[in-house]
Amino acid sequence: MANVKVAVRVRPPSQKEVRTAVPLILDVKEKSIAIRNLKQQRLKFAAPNSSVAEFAFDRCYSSIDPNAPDYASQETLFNELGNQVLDAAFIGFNASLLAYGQTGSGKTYTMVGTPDSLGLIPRICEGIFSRIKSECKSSTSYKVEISFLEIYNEQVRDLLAGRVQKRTSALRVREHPKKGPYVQGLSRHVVPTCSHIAELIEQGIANRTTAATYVHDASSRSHAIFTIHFTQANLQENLPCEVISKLNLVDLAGSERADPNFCRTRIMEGANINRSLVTLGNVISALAENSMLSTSCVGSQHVNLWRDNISDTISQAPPATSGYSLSSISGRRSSHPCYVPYRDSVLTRLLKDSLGGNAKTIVLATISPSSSSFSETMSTLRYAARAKSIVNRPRVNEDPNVRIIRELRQEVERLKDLLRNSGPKVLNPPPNNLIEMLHNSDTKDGKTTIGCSQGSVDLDIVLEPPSIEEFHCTVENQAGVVTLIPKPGSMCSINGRPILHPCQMNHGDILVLGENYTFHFNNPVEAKKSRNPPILLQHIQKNPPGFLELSEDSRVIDLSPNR
Ligand SMILES: Nc1ncnc2c1ncn2[C@@H]1O[C@H](COP(=O)(O)OP(=O)(O)OP(=O)(O)O)[C@@H](O)[C@H]1O
Repeated sequence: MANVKVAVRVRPPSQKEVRTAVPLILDVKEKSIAIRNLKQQRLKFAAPNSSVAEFAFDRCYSSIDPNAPDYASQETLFNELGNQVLDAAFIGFNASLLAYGQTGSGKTYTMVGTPDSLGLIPRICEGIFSRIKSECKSSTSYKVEISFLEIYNEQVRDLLAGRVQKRTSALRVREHPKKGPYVQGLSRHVVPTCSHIAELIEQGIANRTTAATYVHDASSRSHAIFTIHFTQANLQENLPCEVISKLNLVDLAGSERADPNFCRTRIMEGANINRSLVTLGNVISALAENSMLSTSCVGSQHVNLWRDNISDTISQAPPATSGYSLSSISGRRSSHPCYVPYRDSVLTRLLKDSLGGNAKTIVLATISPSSSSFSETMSTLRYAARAKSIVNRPRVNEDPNVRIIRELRQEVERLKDLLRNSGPKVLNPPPNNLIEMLHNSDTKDGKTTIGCSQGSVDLDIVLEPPSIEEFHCTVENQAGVVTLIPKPGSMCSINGRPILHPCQMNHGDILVLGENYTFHFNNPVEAKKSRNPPILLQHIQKNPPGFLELSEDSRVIDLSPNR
């Protein structure tokens, strides 16, 4: 189990923000961000610090001022976050990195970058190939395949579809019981070198839907998912073994308020973007609530506060398609785990494994440093803070048959070791039921010989010395009548009574041989005849060693060997 990691990146002020001298309101530390509410600060009777909210994260990056000592460059982000994705891939985990934030906050810059300043996607691709080169084991072969899609107006489009397949045709999302969600008919491209990937990334970005909005003149109007399928194949104990990791690198569309001056297409796009982001919020919320339930700390009040804020920020979103609306979820205060509405949007269906499933996931929230984006930044920070409590269940994606064969082989080796150490013919541990013992052994002429392993006598059942004689006793079975014949001088007792001469054994008897072997005698023939329930023994103790004493109400169900 692994918690979703959450990082935040603050972009530099835009030219417009610099021009209009918008105040900066963030104080960024390595693992926390404080945000000032200037309106609150101006209030006459505001309590000190009531205008500052602080959020803790796994890592915070300030890219506000390139000359500042703590400036986080594209390289810094790759070295920390990109390398975590690569580490997971080479171990065999699925991994996801999701960039979330307001329009124009730097998601595409961080994920894709510019030709002069490459972002995480091209750097991770480069990183895979350079690691293959440096870590390359001669016995392992590697395969890298990529696919690139966008979700535009709730429809999936292949950004790398060739001329034959029309790029505009919508594809269906399906779910494989073991491999998880996938897009039917999405093209996959085998890439032998890093330069091949660069061409495909360029092609995909060129095909992505962008448009001017009031905040950002090249705004991404779709969610883009770039997937790397990374296969490592080798031989493990002479068995072919494939470990396949799926890396989802996601550049989400930004949320923004609808501007009535925009054309119908822009408004509809915005509504669809917001709908899928609301669903994403609901999914994150349900998962966070479930993980809090499992740690017995339900913070419903906190959850509801957070939800109210999400719904404030993206209030133009149409109601969710299924029965799960914000209010219906936020109203519940049950102690049962809540339903996670993955199916309410294409985005959340596709990200099912990244959120609460089989993947190591990083959520990267991007924000603006300026006071003009205060409410959107607060909303993003709350969103991100919530995602921190999501618990995923990543596992190494190896072929299950290979794993079973490996485990069985290990088990065989363990049992072989056990046999080697326990010596020849010694029953270890001995059975605790004599009839079972007789049945398991080779009962020649109805006789079973019992003794210790040191002697040369041919025995049917071999027990360990010291208190077992070389030839200890015989158990004779004639038509269901079983008699114990002790060798003179050997330690045998039935129900605590020393046996010196041949003695018939009855169903339920406790037989002790030497000091260490105790058996519960179960004779199925007699058991059938008897209408009485089996004798039960609750307490047994050795007194003196080698003999049994039964307590007054002694009744036995089963008796394990007392060694
Ligand atoms: N860390 C950064 N350093 C320098 N410039 C940045 C940084 N982050 C963002 N920018 C610039 O800010 C502008 C908006 O960034 P970007 O296009 O990445 O936003 P976005 O969040 O993807 O927006 P949308 O959701 O509308 O697509 C771009 O011109 C980009 O170059």
